[in-house]
Amino acid sequence: ILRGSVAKPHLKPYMASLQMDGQHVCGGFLIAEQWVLSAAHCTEETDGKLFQVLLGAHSLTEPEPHKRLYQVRAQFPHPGSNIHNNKDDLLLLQLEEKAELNADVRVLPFQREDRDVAAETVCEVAGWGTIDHSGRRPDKLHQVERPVISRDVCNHRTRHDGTITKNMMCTDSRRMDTCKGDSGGPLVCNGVAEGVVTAGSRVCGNYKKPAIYTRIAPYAAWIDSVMASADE
Ligand SMILES: NCc1cccc(Nc2n[nH]c3ncnc(Nc4cccc(O)c4)c23)c1
Repeated sequence: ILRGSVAKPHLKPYMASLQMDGQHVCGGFLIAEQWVLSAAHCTEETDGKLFQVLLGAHSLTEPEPHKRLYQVRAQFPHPGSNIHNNKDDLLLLQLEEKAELNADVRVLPFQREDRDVAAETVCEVAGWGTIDHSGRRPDKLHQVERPVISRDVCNHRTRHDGTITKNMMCTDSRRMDTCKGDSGGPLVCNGVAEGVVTAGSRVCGNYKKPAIYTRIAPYAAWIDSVMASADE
């Protein structure tokens, strides 16, 4: 998160850190006791290995009362996701066991009504992604509030030039923005997860390249079907 602030510890108890060999790779969030939602692009460069999921954390390194690293039983990238574009950039992770819910580990509801969030709505996004242009990575969770911008503005030829589909949404990226390592985290508007951070053009903090999110509502049926069909 560029030019945000350190989150208040454990006030975003749905936040997950997707880790590989002890390193934070991407964000994610708890959508059910045994399920985390993130971004399919996060599996690039992991050559088929499974993530580990850190829940209940504020600091990535310090011991905290309810911090716990969960093994992942299976990962389900959306079948439409691919490395060439941002389409269907969602990843479901089934934890090896149900997460122990407590004050620091909570499920976040996601939007099921397929209707655009109004432009100018101020939403918040959090992550352990880079906090400056030299790629410095934080130990503690950062957050930032950003206004939603309309799809028409986001699709302007000087912005994302028509690549933003009805399954995506954008927030203003002037100075404060998401960045490397924030992918997979939730865009939370009025207490509900409306979108999942996708890297898009990978640019951070440039107002010409608004931040892009995969809208969750259009995928509610896919999410429900994967959770229902995955084996115990
Ligand atoms: N703001 C959109 C957004 C959301 C999520 C991730 C991203 N960026 C990135 N995702 N993956 C990346 N691999 C390498 N570099 C990257 N961006 C980068 C890194 C340092 C300085 C800078 O100006 C930009 C990214 C960008």
